[in-house]
Amino acid sequence: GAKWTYNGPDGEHNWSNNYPFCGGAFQSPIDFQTQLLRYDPNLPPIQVQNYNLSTKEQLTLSNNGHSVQLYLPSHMYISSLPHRYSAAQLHFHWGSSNLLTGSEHTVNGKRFAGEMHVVHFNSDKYPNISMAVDKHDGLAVLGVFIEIGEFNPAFDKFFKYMNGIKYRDQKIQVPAFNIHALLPARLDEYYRYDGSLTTPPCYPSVLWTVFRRPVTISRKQFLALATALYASYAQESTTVPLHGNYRKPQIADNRVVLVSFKD
Ligand SMILES: NS(=O)(=O)c1c(F)c(F)c(S(=O)(=O)CCO)c(N[C@H]2CCc3ccccc32)c1F
Ligand SMILES: [Zn+2]
Repeated sequence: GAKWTYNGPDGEHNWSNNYPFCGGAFQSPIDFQTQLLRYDPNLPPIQVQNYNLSTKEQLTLSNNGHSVQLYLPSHMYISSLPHRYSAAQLHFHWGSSNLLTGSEHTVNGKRFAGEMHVVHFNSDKYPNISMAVDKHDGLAVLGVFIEIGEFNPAFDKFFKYMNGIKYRDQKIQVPAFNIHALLPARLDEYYRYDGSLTTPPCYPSVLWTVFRRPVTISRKQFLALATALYASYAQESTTVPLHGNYRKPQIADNRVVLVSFKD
């Protein structure tokens, strides 16, 4: 599809020129404002299966020019939703080395240092993510806020390989590890709403689950993420740093955001 960026002439305000859904309804991310929230006692804790991958497995880590993404095996899935949602990939959104705020969702205007998304597709109804990505019940994404704090050994399982994917379209194989260790401590407290992909083509196909509790990584780990990658190809003479890859909050309209916690 047409190229898009987070800044400049191909930035988010012009995405809808080539990707009409980006100017449509049910767009993500949104700001979780207290007055939008409605407590729903029927929201069950998120349960995932087969996230503890064996180190014998290898995963493909890639720089797709928009984010760093880790492809995930489809035997990993979410079991607590009405359909089985099988894992496809995880990726990140972050700020820059001097702007330590790059999450996509915000809470009462507070932006976190970064945000991880674990993208799943409805494998009860669709054979793969490409068939699911534009269907209203196609995707379920788990969102995890990232804060700067304690060193996080789980993230280092692949942060240490980032120098192998500095440039766009570079891929490397990394040993698999326990993906569950990337999730926050409490999977029972989360925001839930119907939204969209936060990148073109912006299909309104995502059931969003954003956990209330952030995970922490150290400042050094954050800087590795925020400064290691380029959006440009290796052979290009001008390098374009890959940072600030977060879409601004969209109009929530009168969308209700359900929360699984009372406070
Ligand atoms: N924030 S988000 O969760 O909405 C989201 C992204 F932010 C993002 F960057 C990507 S991407 O594939 O890395 C690049 C553009 O699709 C995807 N990729 C998804 C969407 C389309 C697709 C098709 C195959 C595999 C993954 C994806 C995504 F779902
Ligand atoms: Zn994302």
